[in-house]
Amino acid sequence: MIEIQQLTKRFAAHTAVDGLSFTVAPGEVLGFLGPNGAGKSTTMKMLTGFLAPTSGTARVFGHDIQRDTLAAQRLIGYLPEGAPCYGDMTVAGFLGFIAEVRGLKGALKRQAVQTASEKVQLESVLNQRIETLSKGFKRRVGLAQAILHDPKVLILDEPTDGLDPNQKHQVRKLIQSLAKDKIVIVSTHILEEVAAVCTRALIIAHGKVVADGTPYELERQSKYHQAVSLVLEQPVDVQPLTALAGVAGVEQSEDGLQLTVLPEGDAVIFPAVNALLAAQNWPVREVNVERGRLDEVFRRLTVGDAA
Ligand SMILES: Nc1ncnc2c1ncn2[C@@H]1O[C@H](COP(=O)(O)OP(=O)(O)OP(=O)(O)O)[C@@H](O)[C@H]1O
Repeated sequence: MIEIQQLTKRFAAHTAVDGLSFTVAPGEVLGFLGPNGAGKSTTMKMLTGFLAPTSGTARVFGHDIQRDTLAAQRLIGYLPEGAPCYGDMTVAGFLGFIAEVRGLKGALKRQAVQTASEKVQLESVLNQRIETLSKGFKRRVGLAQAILHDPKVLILDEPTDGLDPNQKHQVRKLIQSLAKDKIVIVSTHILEEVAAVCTRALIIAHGKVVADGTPYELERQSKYHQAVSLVLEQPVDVQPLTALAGVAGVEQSEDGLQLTVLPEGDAVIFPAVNALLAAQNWPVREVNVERGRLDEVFRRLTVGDAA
């Protein structure tokens, strides 16, 4: 269990993290979200013992990160932002070095390097210098060093930053496969990542929690939850749609070919919209019911503007 209570960090007059409190249990993959400067990295640095809080506490399985730093850090694997590695070392050399820092020697060290390399599929590049690797492989080296000692807690600061879509997909699958029985905290700007890998999302703005729930619960807060989107062959008069019971409004693309019919509150409007489409015999190419848009919820909660 991770327990964060009233965690606060001030830099001179600026409060970067402002009385943050939350707990995370084993098995949870927590997406830690917020706009630039919201305080994500500062929180992660305090949680991993690299930065002292101004006030408040963070405990990792009962160990206070300030008073019992080494015991807490032993339980944590940390992938910092940018994942700095030693470029002129080989992958095997670097992982062996980190294993030693983690107190592993001899057969235990060899076993740890082998297991971590297999988990993140680094076997083919073990003897290559890190600076010669692609970004995706470098990120995997960062992940391998984070999991070397099989930690109960994984803290990953923007793990897919700068990766291409295939590499992002691979790293996300990897996080999911590593997540069993662990606590994983992933900071990210990428909202689709939250839906793809996280069991829970915590959004912060100005150092404070503004939302905490499953991705589905956040999507439900979107004005697009249960909205019906339509793609048409040619524009239509949307008045009959806006007149339907439970419809809050209709958004239209500039060319009039894409419509989004918004529900009032929790109203389920799909059956009525569908019946109207059939009755009007409109040239419809696609009809979809939306789950809700995390990006809209994120914007509304972090800047108060759902435009
Ligand atoms: N060492 C420092 N000295 C002064 N201010 C700092 C320091 N580190 C961070 N800050 C400030 O604290 C605030 C929070 O920064 P932090 O890096 O935690 O945000 P973040 O949510 O991780 O942002 P990003 O998404 O851009 O990485 C910012 O306003 C930042 O400028």
